[in-house]
Amino acid sequence: MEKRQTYTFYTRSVEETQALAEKLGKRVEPGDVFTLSGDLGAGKTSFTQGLARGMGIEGVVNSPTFTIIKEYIGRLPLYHMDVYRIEDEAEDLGLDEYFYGDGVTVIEWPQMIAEQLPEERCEIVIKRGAEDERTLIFTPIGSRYQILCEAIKHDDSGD
Ligand SMILES: Nc1ncnc2c1ncn2[C@@H]1O[C@H](COP(=O)(O)OP(=O)(O)OP(=O)(O)O)[C@@H](O)[C@H]1O
Repeated sequence: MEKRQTYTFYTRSVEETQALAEKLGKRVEPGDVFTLSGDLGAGKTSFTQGLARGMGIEGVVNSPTFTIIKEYIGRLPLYHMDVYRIEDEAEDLGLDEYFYGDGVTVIEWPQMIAEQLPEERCEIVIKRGAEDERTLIFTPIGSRYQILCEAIKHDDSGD
């Protein structure tokens, strides 16, 4: 199998992680789908908060663990999903309506719905380093996400 290209970013604080995510949030388009993986405390919620800020969403974005899907409205709708406890309900939730709709979807625990994920998406993995260091690895699947990753890589604003 062809090896996928990845984009790696390093951050040294929660603010840097949020600033990176904010750059992404400024560029997202309807139907964009991101998977977000990382251990407890890696920074998945913090990343999503930055993304939301970039989309012009005001107010608190917190973990959707007990609700499965939380919706926010900014420049576009943001659907923040934590599908860890989804089990048999996946079909009832009509996930495709989110994935192929007018909003942007962020999915935590994507491996729980591996079969239902859209073929084209951007996978993001956050790894913890020493103290506040984090490594964020983006894997774009599809040309749309490749362009997006390139744009973020070359965006020096706010650095
Ligand atoms: N570089 C960094 N990027 C992101 N968070 C960082 C960084 N350095 C330290 N932190 C801290 O790590 C914690 C990340 O918490 P957050 O809730 O975002 O993680 P999470 O992956 O959503 O965890 P959980 O799975 O428990 O919900 C926060 O307390 C944040 O301040």
